[in-house]
Amino acid sequence: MIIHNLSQQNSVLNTFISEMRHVKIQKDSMRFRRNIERIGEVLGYEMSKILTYKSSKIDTPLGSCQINLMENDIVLCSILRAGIPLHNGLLNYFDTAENAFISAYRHHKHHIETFEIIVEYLACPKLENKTLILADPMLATGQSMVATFEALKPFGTPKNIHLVSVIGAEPGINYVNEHFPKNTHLWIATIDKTLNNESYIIPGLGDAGDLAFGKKLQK
Ligand SMILES: O=P(O)(O)OC[C@H]1O[C@H](OP(=O)(O)OP(=O)(O)O)[C@H](O)[C@@H]1O
Ligand SMILES: O=c1cc[nH]c(=O)[nH]1
Ligand SMILES: [Mg+2]
Repeated sequence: MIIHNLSQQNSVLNTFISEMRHVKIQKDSMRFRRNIERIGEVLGYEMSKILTYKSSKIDTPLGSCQINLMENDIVLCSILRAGIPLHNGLLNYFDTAENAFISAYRHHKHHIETFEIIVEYLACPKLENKTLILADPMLATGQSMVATFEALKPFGTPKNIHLVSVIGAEPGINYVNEHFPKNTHLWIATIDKTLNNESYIIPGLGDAGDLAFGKKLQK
């Protein structure tokens, strides 16, 4: 896996991430969602630099010119719920992308330390030979990303895969690395070292889905 960790360079992303992490500022859910969306825009822009382009002729009112335009083969897939604002940010830049949505949540059977990932809802176009962008702001154990990848397999084999995330934990990134093809790219705003015993990223930011959309009752 090729990891693009944007925190290795100072940029405006630091401001967006610091607001998402900040115990008081993060309580403003509109700002929290908008920061995820803004990070989606920045990561999308960075990713766009390595996508495939072809030359097109554009006619202006006064003449014509050649310009390289992105190939129109992107499927943007996001993991509900917290993926929604990241999806919006990416879609702001990839105007003509096809879209897929999948639900994945942690189901705790007996105690808080153990869970399985439940995938229930999936809407997806054909993926064969396309560029798949898989978006989820939190990459903790990596199990949601891997369960999603498994669920998408019947829709075809993408020619390229780009994972997009805001905060990842090292153990989860290693897990994803073991389960996705070698040429997969990971575009990530920042990476934290570890997880706690409930598999939350430390220091992380808490529960991204709850911060964006409100607390949910555990099933
Ligand atoms: O890497 P993992 O250990 O799988 O954890 C990451 C998952 O946890 C969060 O979703 P959550 O299950 O909280 O659902 P939500 O978006 O509905 O809050 C997040 O958006 C990821 O999907
Ligand atoms: O730290 C974490 C881990 C999983 N999901 C979250 O929202 N936060
Ligand atoms: Mg959540």
